Amino acid sequence: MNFYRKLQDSIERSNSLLIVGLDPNPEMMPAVRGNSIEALENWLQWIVSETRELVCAYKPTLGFYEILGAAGWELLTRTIEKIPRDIPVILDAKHGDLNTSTLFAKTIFERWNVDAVTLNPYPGQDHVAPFLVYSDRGAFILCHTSNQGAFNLQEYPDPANPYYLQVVREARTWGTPEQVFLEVGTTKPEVLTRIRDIAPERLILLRSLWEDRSQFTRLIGAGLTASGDGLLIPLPQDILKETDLGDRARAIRDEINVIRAEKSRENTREDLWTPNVCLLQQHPHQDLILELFDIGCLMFGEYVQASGETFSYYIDLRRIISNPRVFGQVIESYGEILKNLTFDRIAGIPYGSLPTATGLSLLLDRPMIFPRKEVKAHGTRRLIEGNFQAGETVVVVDDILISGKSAIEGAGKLESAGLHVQDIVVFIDHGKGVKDKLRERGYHAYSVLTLSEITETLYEAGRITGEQYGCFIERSC
Ligand SMILES: O=c1ccn([C@@H]2O[C@H](COP(=O)(O)O)[C@@H](O)[C@H]2O)c(=O)[nH]1
Repeated sequence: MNFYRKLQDSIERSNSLLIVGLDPNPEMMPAVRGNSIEALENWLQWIVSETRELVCAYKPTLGFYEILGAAGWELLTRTIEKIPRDIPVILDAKHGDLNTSTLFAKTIFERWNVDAVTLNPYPGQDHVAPFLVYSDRGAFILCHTSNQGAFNLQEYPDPANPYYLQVVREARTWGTPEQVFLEVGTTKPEVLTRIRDIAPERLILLRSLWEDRSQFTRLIGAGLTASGDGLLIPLPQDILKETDLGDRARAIRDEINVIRAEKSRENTREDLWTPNVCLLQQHPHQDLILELFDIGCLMFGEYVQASGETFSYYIDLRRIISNPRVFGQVIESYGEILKNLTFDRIAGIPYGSLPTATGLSLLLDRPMIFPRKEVKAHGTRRLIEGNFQAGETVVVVDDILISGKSAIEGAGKLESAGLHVQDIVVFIDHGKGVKDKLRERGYHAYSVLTLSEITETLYEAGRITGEQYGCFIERSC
């Protein structure tokens, strides 16, 4: 079972989003226990026995064990061994570096068998990748800290467009929502709101929240997903030395659960008035839609289109070529449509659809051509690249139909060379009657997906908020 599933099961069993730091930090331990390694170990085991029914994960911080030397490493092994196997362990280890990350991943995942790790984003995806090779484990990427000293870096170049949000955007492209998560230290609900807006699907490990107790309810509310999940919340450090730790943990868990219930009630109310959403049906291409979103092909926000119009989304299917698995699925989905059409050649519209047409040509074993975007003033000066005979039928392949202009122009070039175009196949149809417009010009248009199918699926899966979904419906009607 992978980390994410194990964590979900643990959350369900304990009805809790709480996690506990298991750190042999003598400063946090009750003075009466002394400060020997043995005392620290007994204390950590006592914490586990007091909280095992009330928390969904444990989080030892590697640094606290390292500073104890060899005895600390042994203590870490024994502490992890004492944690019930069905409760995931997240190792807080944000001090890795690029040249050691492969061996470090091997040590923590194979030797200590922890379920997830926290990582610094600065060395980039190369540093994170060796951890993601372990597909059943998870990685939390540090995006924001509450540290005053980090302000100048995190808010760079200006608070309206801070660097920490770029870290969130970047981290979302490193792995799926079941493997790459975010770590956010803050007492400010507005910071968490901005992160949640960009990453509605990601699990967030919240830190530093206890530094300002007055913001607790707003902070948790800002970090939870629409369904009242998606957050891991540490128990405050100072209660770990209290003799009534279990009772205090239970009270905090219950307080959080009240906020969760309210959040999911709000969301249910939202569902009632949201048009066109049927939560009972799963789209046949659901997984593909979610993967495309996760690799950054489907973006929501204000985007100016080639026509000068501003849309609430932008679709960049050019990114799929960098992900062979998703690219293969996209080609297959076009292939299902092309299989039923009659044509002699496949023509891709440059540049975005040239890789797709190439993939289809290889998949279906049919010849490919393409109309040039611009005709060269030297060499062959061809308008159409590839071999063909006038009179042949060509199926046009494009990525997305917005106004239909690109597809019509491409088809026109092919026709000017004596070819026949009957069918145009795209991956996404924006809607708004563009297929009818093409029909009036004598073309039959097919699409793998419509934009409304995409937005409905993303909304149902919690990838976009009700607000983003509503905004799309408003603009597209
Ligand atoms: O979100 C978008 C919007 C447009 N494109 C590119 O534009 C054409 C489709 O627009 P038409 O108005 O139908 O010509 C398409 O070929 C894309 O390359 C896009 O990529 N993403």
